[in-house]
Amino acid sequence: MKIVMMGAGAIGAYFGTRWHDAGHTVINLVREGRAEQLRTHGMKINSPVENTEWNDPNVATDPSEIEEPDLVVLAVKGYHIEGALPWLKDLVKKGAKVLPLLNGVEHYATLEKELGEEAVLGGLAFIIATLDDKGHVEHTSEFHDIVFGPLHPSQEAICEELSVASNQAVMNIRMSSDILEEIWKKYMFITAFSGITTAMNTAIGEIRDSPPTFRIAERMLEDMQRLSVAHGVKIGQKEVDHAFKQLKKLEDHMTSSMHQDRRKGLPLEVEHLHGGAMRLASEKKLTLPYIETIYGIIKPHDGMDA
Ligand SMILES: NC(=O)C1=CN([C@@H]2O[C@H](COP(=O)(O)OP(=O)(O)OC[C@H]3O[C@@H](n4cnc5c(N)ncnc54)[C@H](OP(=O)(O)O)[C@@H]3O)[C@@H](O)[C@H]2O)C=CC1
Ligand SMILES: CC(C)(CO)C(=O)C(=O)O
Repeated sequence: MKIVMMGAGAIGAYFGTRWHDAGHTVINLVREGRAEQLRTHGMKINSPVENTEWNDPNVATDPSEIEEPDLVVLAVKGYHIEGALPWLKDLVKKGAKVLPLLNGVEHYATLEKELGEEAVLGGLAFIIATLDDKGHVEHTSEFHDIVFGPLHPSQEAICEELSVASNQAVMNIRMSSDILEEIWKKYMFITAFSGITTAMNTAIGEIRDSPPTFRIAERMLEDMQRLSVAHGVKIGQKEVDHAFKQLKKLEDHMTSSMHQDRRKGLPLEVEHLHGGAMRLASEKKLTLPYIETIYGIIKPHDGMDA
Protein backbone atom coordinates (compact mmCIF):
# COMPACT_ATOMS: atom_id res chain seq x y z
CA MET A 1 0.00 0.00 0.00
CA LYS A 2 1.32 3.47 -0.82
CA ILE A 3 0.74 5.69 2.20
CA VAL A 4 1.37 9.42 2.26
CA MET A 5 1.96 10.74 5.78
CA MET A 6 0.89 14.33 5.63
CA GLY A 7 2.45 15.88 8.65
CA ALA A 8 5.34 13.83 10.02
CA GLY A 9 5.03 15.30 13.50
CA ALA A 10 4.70 13.19 16.65
CA ILE A 11 1.94 10.83 15.53
CA GLY A 12 2.67 11.02 11.79
CA ALA A 13 6.32 10.06 12.27
CA TYR A 14 5.38 7.34 14.75
CA PHE A 15 2.77 5.50 12.72
CA GLY A 16 4.46 6.20 9.36
CA THR A 17 7.67 4.56 10.54
CA ARG A 18 5.73 1.57 11.87
CA TRP A 19 4.04 1.07 8.45
CA HIS A 20 7.40 1.52 6.71
CA ASP A 21 8.92 -1.14 8.99
CA ALA A 22 6.03 -3.44 7.99
CA GLY A 23 7.08 -3.17 4.33
CA HIS A 24 4.80 -0.47 2.94
CA THR A 25 5.80 2.49 0.81
CA VAL A 26 5.48 5.48 3.11
CA ILE A 27 6.14 8.99 1.80
CA ASN A 28 6.40 11.82 4.31
CA LEU A 29 4.82 14.86 2.68
CA VAL A 30 6.19 17.69 4.77
CA ARG A 31 7.02 21.37 4.70
CA GLU A 32 10.57 22.59 4.10
CA GLY A 33 11.71 22.93 7.76
CA ARG A 34 10.63 19.41 8.68
CA ALA A 35 12.08 18.06 5.40
CA GLU A 36 15.49 19.48 6.32
CA GLN A 37 15.26 17.99 9.82
CA LEU A 38 14.34 14.56 8.42
CA ARG A 39 17.22 14.66 5.90
CA THR A 40 19.69 15.62 8.64
CA HIS A 41 18.56 13.43 11.53
CA GLY A 42 16.33 10.75 9.96
CA MET A 43 13.41 9.20 11.84
CA LYS A 44 13.93 7.63 15.22
CA ILE A 45 11.35 6.31 17.63
CA ASN A 46 12.14 5.88 21.30
CA SER A 47 9.36 3.73 22.62
CA PRO A 48 8.62 1.45 25.56
CA VAL A 49 7.13 -0.94 22.97
CA GLU A 50 10.09 -1.15 20.57
CA ASN A 51 12.69 1.37 19.40
CA THR A 52 13.21 1.79 15.68
CA GLU A 53 15.12 3.97 13.21
CA TRP A 54 14.54 4.93 9.59
CA ASN A 55 17.76 6.63 8.55
CA ASP A 56 16.84 7.79 5.08
CA PRO A 57 13.08 8.37 5.13
CA ASN A 58 11.19 9.12 1.92
CA VAL A 59 10.50 12.84 1.93
CA ALA A 60 8.38 14.86 -0.49
CA THR A 61 7.74 18.59 -0.26
CA ASP A 62 5.11 18.77 -2.99
CA PRO A 63 2.34 16.37 -4.04
CA SER A 64 3.58 16.52 -7.66
CA GLU A 65 6.44 14.24 -6.48
CA ILE A 66 3.96 11.50 -5.52
CA GLU A 67 2.44 9.06 -8.00
CA GLU A 68 -0.59 6.84 -7.42
CA PRO A 69 -1.11 7.34 -3.69
CA ASP A 70 -3.63 4.97 -2.07
CA LEU A 71 -4.08 6.70 1.26
CA VAL A 72 -3.15 10.02 2.81
CA VAL A 73 -2.88 9.78 6.58
CA LEU A 74 -3.53 13.29 7.81
CA ALA A 75 -1.61 13.95 11.03
CA VAL A 76 -1.51 17.73 11.31
CA LYS A 77 -2.93 19.88 14.09
CA GLY A 78 -6.46 21.34 13.93
CA TYR A 79 -5.06 24.82 13.20
CA HIS A 80 -3.19 23.43 10.14
CA ILE A 81 -6.28 22.17 8.31
CA GLU A 82 -6.89 25.18 6.07
CA GLY A 83 -3.22 25.25 5.02
CA ALA A 84 -3.26 21.53 4.23
CA LEU A 85 -6.21 21.71 1.81
CA PRO A 86 -4.40 22.53 -1.47
CA TRP A 87 -2.05 19.51 -1.17
CA LEU A 88 -4.92 17.28 -0.05
CA LYS A 89 -6.97 18.30 -3.09
CA ASP A 90 -4.07 17.39 -5.40
CA LEU A 91 -3.70 13.97 -3.78
CA VAL A 92 -7.43 13.24 -3.85
CA LYS A 93 -7.43 14.11 -7.58
CA LYS A 94 -4.76 11.41 -7.97
CA GLY A 95 -7.15 8.88 -6.40
CA ALA A 96 -6.15 8.89 -2.72
CA LYS A 97 -8.54 8.62 0.20
CA VAL A 98 -7.79 10.66 3.31
CA LEU A 99 -7.62 9.24 6.84
CA PRO A 100 -7.48 12.05 9.42
CA LEU A 101 -6.05 11.10 12.82
CA LEU A 102 -6.63 14.47 14.47
CA ASN A 103 -8.49 14.94 17.70
CA GLY A 104 -11.77 16.82 17.43
CA VAL A 105 -14.73 16.87 15.07
CA GLU A 106 -14.94 20.20 13.28
CA HIS A 107 -12.35 19.26 10.62
CA TYR A 108 -14.63 16.56 9.17
CA ALA A 109 -17.12 19.13 7.83
CA THR A 110 -14.29 21.15 6.25
CA LEU A 111 -12.59 18.12 4.70
CA GLU A 112 -15.84 16.66 3.36
CA LYS A 113 -16.88 20.00 1.86
CA GLU A 114 -13.50 20.60 0.20
CA LEU A 115 -12.55 17.04 -0.81
CA GLY A 116 -15.93 15.36 -1.22
CA GLU A 117 -17.66 12.98 1.20
CA GLU A 118 -16.35 9.87 -0.52
CA ALA A 119 -12.72 10.91 0.03
CA VAL A 120 -12.75 11.27 3.82
CA LEU A 121 -12.53 8.26 6.14
CA GLY A 122 -12.94 8.47 9.90
CA GLY A 123 -9.94 7.98 12.18
CA LEU A 124 -8.44 8.40 15.63
CA ALA A 125 -5.07 7.90 17.29
CA PHE A 126 -4.51 6.85 20.90
CA ILE A 127 -0.90 7.39 21.89
CA ILE A 128 1.21 9.73 24.00
CA ALA A 129 4.00 11.02 21.80
CA THR A 130 5.97 14.18 21.20
CA LEU A 131 9.02 15.25 19.14
CA ASP A 132 12.40 16.02 20.69
CA ASP A 133 14.69 18.78 19.41
CA LYS A 134 16.04 16.56 16.60
CA GLY A 135 12.51 15.75 15.50
CA HIS A 136 12.69 12.20 16.87
CA VAL A 137 9.61 10.67 18.47
CA GLU A 138 9.40 10.21 22.23
CA HIS A 139 6.62 7.67 22.78
CA THR A 140 5.94 7.52 26.50
CA SER A 141 2.92 5.22 26.84
CA GLU A 142 2.44 1.52 26.23
CA PHE A 143 -0.55 2.17 23.97
CA HIS A 144 -0.23 3.06 20.28
CA ASP A 145 -3.60 2.54 18.71
CA ILE A 146 -5.42 3.62 15.59
CA VAL A 147 -9.17 3.18 15.16
CA PHE A 148 -10.58 3.88 11.72
CA GLY A 149 -13.61 3.16 9.61
CA PRO A 150 -15.78 4.21 6.71
CA LEU A 151 -17.87 7.36 6.83
CA HIS A 152 -19.29 6.57 3.38
CA PRO A 153 -20.35 3.17 1.99
CA SER A 154 -17.87 3.49 -0.90
CA GLN A 155 -14.94 3.29 1.54
CA GLU A 156 -15.33 -0.34 2.65
CA ALA A 157 -12.67 -1.63 0.22
CA ILE A 158 -9.91 0.80 1.20
CA CYS A 159 -10.70 0.15 4.87
CA GLU A 160 -10.30 -3.61 4.36
CA GLU A 161 -7.06 -2.98 2.48
CA LEU A 162 -5.67 -0.86 5.33
CA SER A 163 -6.67 -3.50 7.84
CA VAL A 164 -4.80 -6.22 5.97
CA ALA A 165 -1.82 -3.94 5.26
CA SER A 166 -1.46 -3.19 8.96
CA ASN A 167 -1.40 -6.83 10.10
CA GLN A 168 2.38 -6.91 10.44
CA ALA A 169 2.81 -3.35 11.72
CA VAL A 170 3.90 -2.69 15.30
CA MET A 171 0.75 -0.88 16.42
CA ASN A 172 -2.76 -1.81 17.52
CA ILE A 173 -5.12 -0.96 14.71
CA ARG A 174 -8.80 -1.72 14.52
CA MET A 175 -11.54 -1.08 12.00
CA SER A 176 -14.78 0.22 13.52
CA SER A 177 -18.26 -0.13 12.06
CA ASP A 178 -19.34 3.05 13.90
CA ILE A 179 -16.37 5.35 13.63
CA LEU A 180 -18.50 8.49 13.99
CA GLU A 181 -19.58 7.47 17.49
CA GLU A 182 -15.96 6.62 18.38
CA ILE A 183 -14.79 10.02 17.11
CA TRP A 184 -17.34 11.77 19.35
CA LYS A 185 -16.45 9.62 22.37
CA LYS A 186 -12.80 10.55 21.96
CA TYR A 187 -13.82 14.19 21.43
CA MET A 188 -15.67 14.10 24.74
CA PHE A 189 -12.71 12.52 26.52
CA ILE A 190 -9.96 14.67 25.02
CA THR A 191 -11.80 17.93 25.56
CA ALA A 192 -12.04 17.17 29.28
CA PHE A 193 -8.52 15.68 29.58
CA SER A 194 -6.70 18.31 27.53
CA GLY A 195 -8.87 21.05 29.04
CA ILE A 196 -8.13 20.26 32.68
CA THR A 197 -4.42 19.40 32.23
CA THR A 198 -3.70 22.45 30.07
CA ALA A 199 -5.73 24.89 32.17
CA MET A 200 -4.09 23.66 35.39
CA ASN A 201 -0.68 23.20 33.68
CA THR A 202 -0.15 19.88 35.39
CA ALA A 203 -0.50 16.14 34.77
CA ILE A 204 -3.59 14.12 35.70
CA GLY A 205 -2.23 12.83 39.05
CA GLU A 206 -2.09 16.25 40.66
CA ILE A 207 -5.55 17.09 39.33
CA ARG A 208 -7.05 13.96 40.87
CA ASP A 209 -5.45 14.92 44.20
CA SER A 210 -7.82 17.89 44.28
CA PRO A 211 -11.38 16.49 44.04
CA PRO A 212 -13.07 19.87 43.29
CA THR A 213 -10.65 20.33 40.37
CA PHE A 214 -11.14 16.80 39.10
CA ARG A 215 -14.91 17.36 39.26
CA ILE A 216 -14.54 20.08 36.58
CA ALA A 217 -13.28 17.39 34.19
CA GLU A 218 -16.41 15.34 34.88
CA ARG A 219 -18.58 18.40 34.22
CA MET A 220 -16.82 18.93 30.89
CA LEU A 221 -17.59 15.32 29.93
CA GLU A 222 -21.26 16.04 30.71
CA ASP A 223 -21.20 19.20 28.55
CA MET A 224 -19.74 17.19 25.66
CA GLN A 225 -22.28 14.39 26.12
CA ARG A 226 -25.14 16.89 25.69
CA LEU A 227 -23.42 18.32 22.63
CA SER A 228 -23.06 14.92 20.98
CA VAL A 229 -26.73 14.09 21.55
CA ALA A 230 -27.70 17.46 20.04
CA HIS A 231 -25.68 16.44 16.98
CA GLY A 232 -27.47 13.13 16.70
CA VAL A 233 -24.73 10.91 18.17
CA LYS A 234 -25.92 8.47 20.82
CA ILE A 235 -23.62 9.03 23.76
CA GLY A 236 -25.20 8.61 27.17
CA GLN A 237 -24.38 8.73 30.89
CA LYS A 238 -22.78 5.26 30.57
CA GLU A 239 -20.13 6.67 28.22
CA VAL A 240 -19.58 9.68 30.52
CA ASP A 241 -19.00 7.30 33.44
CA HIS A 242 -16.66 5.19 31.33
CA ALA A 243 -14.62 8.25 30.26
CA PHE A 244 -14.41 9.46 33.88
CA LYS A 245 -13.22 5.99 34.92
CA GLN A 246 -10.51 6.21 32.24
CA LEU A 247 -9.37 9.55 33.70
CA LYS A 248 -9.19 7.86 37.11
CA LYS A 249 -7.09 5.00 35.74
CA LEU A 250 -4.39 7.03 33.92
CA GLU A 251 -0.95 6.96 35.54
CA ASP A 252 -0.18 10.06 37.61
CA HIS A 253 2.44 11.45 35.19
CA MET A 254 0.18 11.18 32.14
CA THR A 255 -0.92 14.30 30.37
CA SER A 256 -2.47 15.46 27.12
CA SER A 257 -0.71 16.47 23.90
CA MET A 258 -2.20 19.95 24.34
CA HIS A 259 -0.61 20.27 27.76
CA GLN A 260 2.72 19.04 26.32
CA ASP A 261 2.39 21.83 23.75
CA ARG A 262 1.68 24.38 26.49
CA ARG A 263 4.84 23.25 28.29
CA LYS A 264 6.83 23.83 25.08
CA GLY A 265 5.21 27.23 24.41
CA LEU A 266 3.68 25.99 21.14
CA PRO A 267 0.31 26.96 19.65
CA LEU A 268 -2.55 25.00 21.22
CA GLU A 269 -5.51 23.18 19.70
CA VAL A 270 -7.88 24.96 22.10
CA GLU A 271 -9.69 26.77 19.27
CA HIS A 272 -10.14 23.50 17.35
CA LEU A 273 -11.28 21.44 20.36
CA HIS A 274 -12.98 23.74 22.91
CA GLY A 275 -13.71 26.59 20.49
CA GLY A 276 -15.07 24.01 18.02
CA ALA A 277 -17.36 22.56 20.71
CA MET A 278 -18.71 26.03 21.47
CA ARG A 279 -19.42 26.70 17.78
CA LEU A 280 -21.14 23.31 17.40
CA ALA A 281 -23.17 24.09 20.54
CA SER A 282 -24.26 27.46 19.27
CA GLU A 283 -25.59 25.82 16.07
CA LYS A 284 -27.95 23.87 18.35
CA LYS A 285 -28.65 26.78 20.72
CA LEU A 286 -26.86 24.99 23.57
CA THR A 287 -24.44 26.41 26.11
CA LEU A 288 -21.50 24.47 27.52
CA PRO A 289 -20.62 26.33 30.73
CA TYR A 290 -17.62 24.24 31.80
CA ILE A 291 -16.12 24.04 28.31
CA GLU A 292 -16.55 27.80 27.92
CA THR A 293 -14.85 28.48 31.24
CA ILE A 294 -11.89 26.23 30.52
CA TYR A 295 -11.60 27.73 27.01
CA GLY A 296 -11.39 31.18 28.61
CA ILE A 297 -8.65 30.03 31.00
CA ILE A 298 -6.53 28.33 28.32
CA LYS A 299 -6.94 30.89 25.55
CA PRO A 300 -4.29 33.40 26.77
CA HIS A 301 -1.69 30.61 26.80
CA ASP A 302 -2.19 29.74 23.14
CA GLY A 303 1.37 29.89 21.79
CA MET A 304 2.60 32.33 24.41
CA ASP A 305 3.53 30.33 27.48
CA ALA A 306 6.74 28.37 28.06
N1 LIG B 1 0.85 13.71 20.17
C1 LIG B 1 -0.03 12.91 20.70
O1 LIG B 1 0.29 12.22 21.68
C2 LIG B 1 -1.40 12.79 20.14
C3 LIG B 1 -1.89 13.68 19.21
N2 LIG B 1 -3.15 13.51 18.70
C4 LIG B 1 -3.70 14.44 17.73
O2 LIG B 1 -3.03 14.24 16.50
C5 LIG B 1 -2.93 15.45 15.76
C6 LIG B 1 -1.46 15.69 15.43
O3 LIG B 1 -0.76 15.84 16.65
P1 LIG B 1 0.83 15.76 16.77
O4 LIG B 1 1.36 14.70 15.91
O5 LIG B 1 1.11 15.73 18.22
O6 LIG B 1 1.24 17.20 16.18
P2 LIG B 1 2.67 17.75 15.79
O7 LIG B 1 2.62 19.22 16.02
O8 LIG B 1 3.75 16.96 16.42
O9 LIG B 1 2.74 17.46 14.24
C7 LIG B 1 1.98 18.14 13.29
C8 LIG B 1 2.80 18.16 12.03
O10 LIG B 1 2.00 18.62 10.96
C9 LIG B 1 2.87 19.29 10.08
N3 LIG B 1 2.12 20.13 9.14
C10 LIG B 1 1.32 21.16 9.38
N4 LIG B 1 0.77 21.64 8.27
C11 LIG B 1 1.28 20.88 7.25
C12 LIG B 1 1.11 20.89 5.85
N5 LIG B 1 0.30 21.77 5.25
N6 LIG B 1 1.77 19.99 5.14
C13 LIG B 1 2.59 19.08 5.71
N7 LIG B 1 2.81 19.03 7.04
C14 LIG B 1 2.15 19.92 7.81
C15 LIG B 1 3.76 20.11 11.01
O11 LIG B 1 4.91 20.41 10.29
P3 LIG B 1 5.80 21.72 10.46
O12 LIG B 1 7.00 21.21 11.20
O13 LIG B 1 6.07 22.13 9.08
O14 LIG B 1 4.99 22.72 11.25
C16 LIG B 1 4.01 19.08 12.12
O15 LIG B 1 5.16 18.31 11.86
C17 LIG B 1 -3.56 16.52 16.65
O16 LIG B 1 -4.89 16.73 16.30
C18 LIG B 1 -3.48 15.90 18.07
O17 LIG B 1 -4.50 16.37 18.93
C19 LIG B 1 -3.92 12.42 19.01
C20 LIG B 1 -3.46 11.50 19.90
C21 LIG B 1 -2.22 11.65 20.60
C1 LIG C 1 -5.60 11.34 25.35
C2 LIG C 1 -4.53 11.13 24.33
C3 LIG C 1 -3.18 11.08 25.01
C4 LIG C 1 -4.80 9.75 23.76
O1 LIG C 1 -4.22 9.49 22.61
C5 LIG C 1 -4.61 12.19 23.27
O2 LIG C 1 -5.28 12.02 22.30
C6 LIG C 1 -3.95 13.51 23.39
O3 LIG C 1 -3.42 13.86 24.44
O4 LIG C 1 -3.96 14.26 22.38
